[in-house]
Amino acid sequence: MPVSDTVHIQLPGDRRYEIRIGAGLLDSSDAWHGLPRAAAAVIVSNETVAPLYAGRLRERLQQVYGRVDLVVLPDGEQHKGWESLNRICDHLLGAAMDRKTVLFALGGGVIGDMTGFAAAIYMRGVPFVQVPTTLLAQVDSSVGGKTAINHPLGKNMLGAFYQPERVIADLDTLDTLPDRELRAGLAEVIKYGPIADALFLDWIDANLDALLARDKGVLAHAVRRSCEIKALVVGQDEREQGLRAILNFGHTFGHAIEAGLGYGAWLHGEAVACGMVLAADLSHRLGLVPADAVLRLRALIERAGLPLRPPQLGVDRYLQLMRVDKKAEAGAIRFVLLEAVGRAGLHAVPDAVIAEVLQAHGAA
Ligand SMILES: NC(=O)c1ccc[n+]([C@@H]2O[C@H](COP(=O)([O-])OP(=O)(O)OC[C@H]3O[C@@H](n4cnc5c(N)ncnc54)[C@H](O)[C@@H]3O)[C@@H](O)[C@H]2O)c1
Ligand SMILES: O=C(O)C(=O)C[C@@H](O)[C@H](O)[C@H](O)COP(=O)(O)O
Ligand SMILES: [Zn+2]
Repeated sequence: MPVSDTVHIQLPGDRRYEIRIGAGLLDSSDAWHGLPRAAAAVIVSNETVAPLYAGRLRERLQQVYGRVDLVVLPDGEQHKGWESLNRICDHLLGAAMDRKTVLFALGGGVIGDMTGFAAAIYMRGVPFVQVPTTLLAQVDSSVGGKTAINHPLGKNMLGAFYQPERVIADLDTLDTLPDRELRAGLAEVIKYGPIADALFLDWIDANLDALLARDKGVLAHAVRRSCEIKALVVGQDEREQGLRAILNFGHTFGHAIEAGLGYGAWLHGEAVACGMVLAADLSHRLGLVPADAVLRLRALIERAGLPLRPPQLGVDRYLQLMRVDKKAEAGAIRFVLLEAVGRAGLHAVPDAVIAEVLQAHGAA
């Protein structure tokens, strides 16, 4: 019997769902009990993940649903757009799926975000379940209900807040994850330390080698603690009216890097890692944290094998890209900055200071 942990996320209006975390969950009937009843389920996955895991998921779902379809999308951040979203909707309509049909997102954050968005808009909303198979998706994207596709002018610009029925994170799926993707997932794990939990940052520091070596017990703790922090934040501010923005630490620069280079050139986690170094430095330059807080974060990100040096897009291009960030207000770019190790907040930053940081890090 696989061992599993459950993190609960509690939302306004007495809405709640479970995040099940454990090794072997794809083969455990327990994790799949009590899902919404329907005539049909549709698994949405991609050409890399489907051959690895869709067969087992389909077998499991066939015990519950009379019909289980599979939609296989092309792999990659560059496919997180209208075309893939249409492919999902075309399948649902072509197969005359009714409004009780349950969608299952089997894959990383790209599949999760697009499947969630399709679930939000198909017949004005059908239930969906997140089955995250990357570290990044298990610690972050499968939880909290941000769903979206990209636009060439900006990351995740078209989407909806729409919560899943459940998250089922089978740690065994991480066995097949390429090292580069594991490291990218670690970026979002590291993020939770500086923004919300200094002790977790110490723990990550102490356990980084074990995380990189894929020690299952250590990975299980990283996923559980990350989900606990995210669930606490989202539970207090589901639609990012305030507090939730802290989860965007490193993302203002990060999203500019992703869009500026063309989606897929850098992985999301890589861009966020580099963005966190820049945002930490901004925090220091504005007098919010001492220099050693920046150096410590930088050293951890370097040890995790993540990039420190931003691409040379030039200051003007960075500013242009960041002005469409969802946190910007009345043309002012706002950053999540560290206020202490373990605490963050939103701050408007003058263009001149942003330019200074970009220049100092070789991005100009
Ligand atoms: N909604 C949110 O709150 C949220 C949070 C963080 C990130 N995101 C989004 O998530 C996306 C990044 O997610 P990601 O890092 O998971 O990238 P991804 O979905 O592109 O997956 C990374 C790669 O790993 C492959 N893969 C997935 N599972 C695998 C497995 N078990 N074995 C082998 N290969 C596997 C995928 O096919 C892909 O090539 C970005 O689009 C980002 O914007 C969303
Ligand atoms: O859940 C959130 O809130 C986050 O900000 C988590 C981020 O890691 C994630 O990349 C998210 O998709 C970014 O949101 P966006 O609103 O900036 O597109
Ligand atoms: Zn992110």
